[in-house]
Amino acid sequence: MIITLGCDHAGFPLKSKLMEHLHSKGHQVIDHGSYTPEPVDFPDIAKKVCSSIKHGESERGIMVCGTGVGASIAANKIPEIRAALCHDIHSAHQCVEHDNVNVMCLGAKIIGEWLAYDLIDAFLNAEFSTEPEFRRRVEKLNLMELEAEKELKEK
Ligand SMILES: O=C(CO)[C@H](O)[C@H](O)[C@H](O)COP(=O)(O)O
Repeated sequence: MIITLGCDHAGFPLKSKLMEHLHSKGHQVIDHGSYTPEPVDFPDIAKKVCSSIKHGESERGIMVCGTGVGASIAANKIPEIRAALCHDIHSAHQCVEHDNVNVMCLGAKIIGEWLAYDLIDAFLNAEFSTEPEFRRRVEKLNLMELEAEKELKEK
Protein backbone atom coordinates (compact mmCIF):
# COMPACT_ATOMS: atom_id res chain seq x y z
CA MET A 1 0.00 0.00 0.00
CA ILE A 2 1.13 3.59 -0.53
CA ILE A 3 1.12 5.43 2.81
CA THR A 4 1.59 9.14 3.50
CA LEU A 5 3.45 9.94 6.70
CA GLY A 6 3.70 13.20 8.61
CA CYS A 7 4.74 14.52 12.01
CA ASP A 8 5.54 17.63 13.98
CA HIS A 9 8.68 18.06 16.10
CA ALA A 10 7.25 15.93 18.93
CA GLY A 11 6.47 13.10 16.52
CA PHE A 12 9.72 13.29 14.58
CA PRO A 13 11.73 10.55 16.38
CA LEU A 14 8.84 8.07 16.20
CA LYS A 15 8.07 8.90 12.57
CA SER A 16 11.59 7.88 11.52
CA LYS A 17 11.10 4.49 13.17
CA LEU A 18 7.66 4.08 11.61
CA MET A 19 9.13 4.71 8.20
CA GLU A 20 11.56 1.79 8.65
CA HIS A 21 8.74 -0.42 9.91
CA LEU A 22 6.51 0.42 6.95
CA HIS A 23 9.31 -0.28 4.49
CA SER A 24 10.03 -3.61 6.20
CA LYS A 25 6.36 -4.56 5.65
CA GLY A 26 6.61 -3.79 1.95
CA HIS A 27 4.71 -0.50 1.96
CA GLN A 28 5.68 2.49 -0.13
CA VAL A 29 5.99 5.67 1.96
CA ILE A 30 5.48 9.30 0.96
CA ASP A 31 7.09 11.43 3.67
CA HIS A 32 5.58 14.89 4.07
CA GLY A 33 7.89 15.89 6.92
CA SER A 34 8.77 17.23 9.27
CA TYR A 35 12.32 16.28 8.30
CA THR A 36 14.11 17.72 11.34
CA PRO A 37 13.38 17.97 15.08
CA GLU A 38 12.95 21.76 14.77
CA PRO A 39 9.55 23.06 15.96
CA VAL A 40 6.84 22.93 13.33
CA ASP A 41 3.07 23.41 13.61
CA PHE A 42 1.12 20.16 13.23
CA PRO A 43 -1.72 21.75 11.16
CA ASP A 44 0.78 22.59 8.40
CA ILE A 45 1.93 18.98 8.13
CA ALA A 46 -1.58 17.54 8.52
CA LYS A 47 -2.68 19.65 5.53
CA LYS A 48 0.06 18.11 3.37
CA VAL A 49 -0.67 14.53 4.49
CA CYS A 50 -4.42 14.92 3.93
CA SER A 51 -4.00 16.65 0.60
CA SER A 52 -1.88 13.72 -0.59
CA ILE A 53 -4.72 11.33 0.28
CA LYS A 54 -7.41 13.57 -1.23
CA HIS A 55 -5.51 13.77 -4.50
CA GLY A 56 -5.11 9.99 -4.68
CA GLU A 57 -1.31 9.87 -4.22
CA SER A 58 -1.80 7.51 -1.32
CA GLU A 59 -4.57 5.40 0.14
CA ARG A 60 -4.03 6.06 3.85
CA GLY A 61 -2.04 8.37 6.09
CA ILE A 62 -0.36 8.32 9.46
CA MET A 63 0.21 11.51 11.46
CA VAL A 64 2.36 11.65 14.58
CA CYS A 65 2.39 14.55 17.03
CA GLY A 66 3.02 14.64 20.77
CA THR A 67 -0.35 13.29 21.84
CA GLY A 68 -2.01 12.60 18.48
CA VAL A 69 -4.80 14.98 19.53
CA GLY A 70 -3.75 18.05 17.56
CA ALA A 71 -3.02 15.95 14.49
CA SER A 72 -6.48 14.34 14.59
CA ILE A 73 -8.25 17.69 15.05
CA ALA A 74 -6.36 19.17 12.12
CA ALA A 75 -6.85 16.19 9.80
CA ASN A 76 -10.59 16.06 10.47
CA LYS A 77 -10.93 19.65 9.21
CA ILE A 78 -10.08 18.46 5.70
CA PRO A 79 -13.01 17.27 3.56
CA GLU A 80 -12.92 13.53 2.69
CA ILE A 81 -10.59 12.81 5.61
CA ARG A 82 -11.73 10.67 8.49
CA ALA A 83 -8.97 10.71 11.07
CA ALA A 84 -8.78 8.81 14.35
CA LEU A 85 -6.43 8.88 17.30
CA CYS A 86 -5.82 5.21 18.07
CA HIS A 87 -3.76 3.96 20.99
CA ASP A 88 -5.42 0.55 21.29
CA ILE A 89 -5.45 -2.29 18.80
CA HIS A 90 -9.21 -2.72 18.64
CA SER A 91 -9.83 0.91 17.65
CA ALA A 92 -6.95 0.74 15.18
CA HIS A 93 -8.75 -1.86 13.05
CA GLN A 94 -12.37 -1.10 13.87
CA CYS A 95 -11.92 2.54 12.81
CA VAL A 96 -11.36 1.28 9.28
CA GLU A 97 -13.86 -1.58 9.36
CA HIS A 98 -16.75 0.53 10.64
CA ASP A 99 -15.82 4.15 9.93
CA ASN A 100 -13.57 3.93 6.87
CA VAL A 101 -10.88 5.96 8.62
CA ASN A 102 -8.13 7.00 6.25
CA VAL A 103 -5.72 8.78 8.61
CA MET A 104 -4.49 7.27 11.85
CA CYS A 105 -2.98 9.64 14.42
CA LEU A 106 -0.48 8.62 17.06
CA GLY A 107 0.99 10.36 20.10
CA ALA A 108 4.73 9.90 20.30
CA LYS A 109 4.79 11.14 23.91
CA ILE A 110 2.11 8.61 24.90
CA ILE A 111 3.03 5.28 23.31
CA GLY A 112 6.24 3.39 22.58
CA GLU A 113 7.51 2.28 19.20
CA TRP A 114 6.45 -1.38 19.53
CA LEU A 115 2.84 -0.56 20.26
CA ALA A 116 2.97 1.94 17.40
CA TYR A 117 4.10 -0.82 14.99
CA ASP A 118 1.23 -3.10 16.06
CA LEU A 119 -1.28 -0.24 15.78
CA ILE A 120 -0.10 0.57 12.29
CA ASP A 121 -0.27 -3.06 11.19
CA ALA A 122 -3.83 -3.38 12.56
CA PHE A 123 -4.85 -0.15 10.79
CA LEU A 124 -3.30 -1.05 7.44
CA ASN A 125 -4.54 -4.65 7.39
CA ALA A 126 -8.15 -3.60 8.03
CA GLU A 127 -10.74 -3.03 5.31
CA PHE A 128 -14.01 -1.10 5.29
CA SER A 129 -16.93 -3.46 5.98
CA THR A 130 -19.58 -3.93 3.30
CA GLU A 131 -22.31 -4.18 5.98
CA PRO A 132 -25.02 -1.62 5.14
CA GLU A 133 -25.12 0.02 8.58
CA PHE A 134 -21.47 1.06 8.37
CA ARG A 135 -21.84 2.28 4.78
CA ARG A 136 -24.93 4.26 5.79
CA ARG A 137 -23.18 5.93 8.73
CA VAL A 138 -20.16 6.97 6.68
CA GLU A 139 -22.54 8.29 4.02
CA LYS A 140 -24.12 10.42 6.75
CA LEU A 141 -20.68 11.75 7.65
CA ASN A 142 -20.16 12.66 4.00
CA LEU A 143 -23.49 14.49 3.96
CA MET A 144 -22.51 16.42 7.09
CA GLU A 145 -19.38 17.55 5.29
CA LEU A 146 -21.38 18.72 2.26
CA GLU A 147 -23.85 20.57 4.48
CA ALA A 148 -21.00 22.36 6.28
CA GLU A 149 -19.46 23.39 2.92
CA LYS A 150 -22.86 24.66 1.70
CA GLU A 151 -23.36 26.70 4.87
CA LEU A 152 -19.93 28.27 4.44
CA LYS A 153 -20.70 29.27 0.84
CA GLU A 154 -24.01 30.82 1.87
CA LYS A 155 -22.39 33.03 4.52
O1 LIG B 1 0.64 16.95 20.88
C1 LIG B 1 0.60 17.97 20.23
C2 LIG B 1 -0.68 18.61 19.87
O2 LIG B 1 -1.78 17.86 20.32
C3 LIG B 1 1.86 18.63 19.74
O3 LIG B 1 2.63 17.65 19.10
C4 LIG B 1 2.77 19.23 20.79
O4 LIG B 1 3.48 18.21 21.43
C5 LIG B 1 2.07 20.03 21.87
O5 LIG B 1 1.22 20.97 21.31
C6 LIG B 1 3.14 20.74 22.75
O6 LIG B 1 3.79 21.71 22.02
P1 LIG B 1 5.36 21.96 22.13
O7 LIG B 1 5.65 23.07 21.17
O8 LIG B 1 6.04 20.71 21.74
O9 LIG B 1 5.63 22.33 23.55
